Amino acid sequence: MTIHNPEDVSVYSEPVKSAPTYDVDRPLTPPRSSASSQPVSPSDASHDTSVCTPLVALAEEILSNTRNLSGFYAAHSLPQPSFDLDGPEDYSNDLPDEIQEVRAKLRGATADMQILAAGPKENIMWMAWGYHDVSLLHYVSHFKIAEAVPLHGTVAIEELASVTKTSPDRLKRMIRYLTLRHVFAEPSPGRIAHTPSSRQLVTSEHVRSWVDVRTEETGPAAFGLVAASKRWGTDSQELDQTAFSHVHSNGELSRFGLLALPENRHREIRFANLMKALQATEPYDLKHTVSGYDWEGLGDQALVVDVGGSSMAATAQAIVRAFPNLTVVVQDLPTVVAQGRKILPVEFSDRITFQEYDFLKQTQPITNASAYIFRHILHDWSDKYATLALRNTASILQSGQKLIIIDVVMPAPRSAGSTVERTLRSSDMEMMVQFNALEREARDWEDLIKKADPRMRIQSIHKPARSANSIIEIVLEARDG
Ligand SMILES: C[S@@+](CC[C@H](N)C(=O)[O-])C[C@H]1O[C@@H](n2cnc3c(N)ncnc32)[C@H](O)[C@@H]1O
Repeated sequence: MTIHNPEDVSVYSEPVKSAPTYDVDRPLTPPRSSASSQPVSPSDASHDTSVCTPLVALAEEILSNTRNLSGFYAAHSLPQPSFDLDGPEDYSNDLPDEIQEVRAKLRGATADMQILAAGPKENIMWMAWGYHDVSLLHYVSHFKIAEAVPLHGTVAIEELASVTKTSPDRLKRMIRYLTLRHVFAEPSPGRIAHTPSSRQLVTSEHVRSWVDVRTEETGPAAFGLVAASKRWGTDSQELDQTAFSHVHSNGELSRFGLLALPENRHREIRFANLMKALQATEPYDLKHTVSGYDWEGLGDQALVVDVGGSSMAATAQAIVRAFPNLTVVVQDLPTVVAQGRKILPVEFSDRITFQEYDFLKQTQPITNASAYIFRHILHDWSDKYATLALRNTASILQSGQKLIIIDVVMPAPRSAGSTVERTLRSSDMEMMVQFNALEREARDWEDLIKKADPRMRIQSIHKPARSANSIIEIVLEARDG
């Protein structure tokens, strides 16, 4: 297996930073008590402000990145990040790679600083107390509190409670909690205003869907991990034995089974919105799929099959737009295919077609394609089913044809920067909670591919810069007989 460019299996471009570490053998008590048991006062005569400690080193890193970021915003006449109630709602659009890197380093360092400043004991105690953030967003969303606050200006808490049919006393207490997270503000006693964060709940359908899915569905499901493990064991591979399934259907339905119920159409729509919100972010942009592989190298007039390409056929459209000599067949389940045929823009009708195909139950029906794509498919499936899906296409693969997986390749721990790693590990946890599945490391992908068909091998793994996904090219070397 070749890995193009040594950084390929790390994630997009936040460079590695050594994290502040705790010495595992050091006692947890603070060092101040050696001479006296009296607390150290900030005005203590022996207080030395020039010492260089891990805390100071981290603060200096924060300051240097902050100056860098602010300098960039100033030089380009962009608004400076602030808690201004009418400030912009996003500071991250269209920044050059190196400035995105600075932002990522700043976020990682400030998160580490929070932990270091809190100290080990308070860190874990506060971590366990973090659930009010999520549960209060759920309350706000359910009772449509954000919609009842004027986009600009203020509303009296009593009026807000009356419009939303909630208790004014409780609402005030909840909002005062949330203001500490800069979600809503109380610019004068008893009057509530939006912040740029809370305003997103009203102005961005994608962010709203993200919050609704997380607070109503996947958040509660995550708390079902213990119950699901007790019920089905800690290593179930089944889709209807997940924490999600346990919490939301008492083990009756899988994540997608639940979404498919006619009464859950609203859930299906907001799940699609959540996916769109994710795909609108740089690391998940389709441009990496287009530029990160030599599609032209497949040959003139080559046929590509996009397995599980969805009704949107977004990958197919992006590829044929860039490489007009390719044609793509998008395969998916029957209802998805029916929808896809309905909404395919006419400009693609001669180069993109749809085909009903169940990758778990059927052998790949198209045998003459140059490449078979599995994009964002296999991380939704445990090894048991991912093997099956791959085998169903591998079994018709001939030497020279390619199987291309586009998915996350998990970086080695602490190799990608903590901001990036946290996103990817959150996604890995999401796969566990919802599907009993996982984001795989390079070694996991190798094992999976060998298990699906021992004649397959990974030819290359390429991670385009700033992409969350890698492109794994798989070939079949020689067929027996
Ligand atoms: C997460 S989406 C990925 C869509 C697309 N490949 C992309 O990159 O955006 C998963 C897709 O797999 C499809 N799918 C799920 N189970 C399937 C099956 N057994 N056979 C074929 N397609 C399936 C879903 O309908 C959905 O379109």
